[in-house]
Amino acid sequence: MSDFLPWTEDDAARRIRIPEPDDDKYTRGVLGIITGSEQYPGAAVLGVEAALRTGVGMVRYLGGERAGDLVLQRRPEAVLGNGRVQAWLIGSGTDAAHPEPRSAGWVDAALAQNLPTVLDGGAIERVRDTGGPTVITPHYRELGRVLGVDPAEIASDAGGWARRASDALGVTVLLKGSRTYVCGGGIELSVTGAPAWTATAGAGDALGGILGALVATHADSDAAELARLAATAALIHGLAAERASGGGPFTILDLAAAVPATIAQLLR
Ligand SMILES: NC(=O)C1=CN([C@@H]2O[C@H](COP(=O)(O)OP(=O)(O)OC[C@H]3O[C@@H](n4cnc5c(N)ncnc54)[C@H](O)[C@@H]3O)[C@@H](O)[C@H]2O)[C@@H](O)CC1
Ligand SMILES: Nc1ncnc2c1ncn2[C@@H]1O[C@H](COP(=O)(O)OP(=O)(O)O)[C@@H](O)[C@H]1O
Repeated sequence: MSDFLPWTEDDAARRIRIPEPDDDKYTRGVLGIITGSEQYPGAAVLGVEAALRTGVGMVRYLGGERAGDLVLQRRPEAVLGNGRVQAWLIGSGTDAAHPEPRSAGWVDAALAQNLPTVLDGGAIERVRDTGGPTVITPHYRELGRVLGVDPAEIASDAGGWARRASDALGVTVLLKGSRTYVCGGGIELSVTGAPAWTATAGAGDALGGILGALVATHADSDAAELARLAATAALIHGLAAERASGGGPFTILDLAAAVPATIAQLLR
């Protein structure tokens, strides 16, 4: 897939919104997060952690009681409950086959707002219900499920399937893997370089948080800009993974902890 342009650190640095002296938490952007479930509460913690460490005015978290408690225990900066937001991150740590009733209601209400939205995990299957600028962040099996295509076929031509998915679904697609492909609004980008140690549970949940924060701080984005932000998120994620790794294994909280210094380095 030679058409996919490699996204560079300079490209990514231009997509970081640097706070200005007259900013406050609301003008910087508020990210609404509806993630986690009884089965996967940790995904909520990882997404919130990564979003806050990427830089955003505020995170409003909506989810089950247990996930909410864990989120607050880890990150008291998060605000629990509904309110005005500039963008949504929905679905990491949820299972489309077993939606939790309370969260499902919030997801319906969020999608009806037509705000810029990141759909991950179980919410990727809601892609046909979105009206606002949307980016989905599937891995091969998730994209296979939403398109009705064998994941092995997706793996054999990941760039081609990212393009087909974006055309067919009318959204920006970030297709995860050791090479990540991003397609949307006529933009086609690829990101590589993350260590293979990144292939560990929760890595995608952190990517969702990073991307959610970037989208909330660029809330007027169209499909093409969402593609640039998605590639920026993948690049920051990979660089933070490398920093956390130092050549060896790492945990996803280590990756999240490395995000601020990664962004500072990009801005230098
Ligand atoms: N700490 C957490 O809370 C985590 C939550 N996660 C969430 O988990 C949900 C499912 O994500 P997946 O990426 O697993 O979905 P997949 O679509 O990859 O997997 C679906 C099912 O396939 C089975 N499976 C696939 N390969 C397997 C193997 N080698 N051995 C055993 N079973 C295998 C698993 O039982 C899994 O339930 C998502 O909502 C995701 O966000 C994951 O991100 C992992 C971490
Ligand atoms: N072999 C690999 N090398 C580099 N990065 C990888 C590799 N495998 C997966 N990744 C990255 O790790 C993350 C995995 O996300 P995902 O599959 O959603 O995992 P999870 O659902 O467990 O969080 C993605 O950002 C993906 O690009």
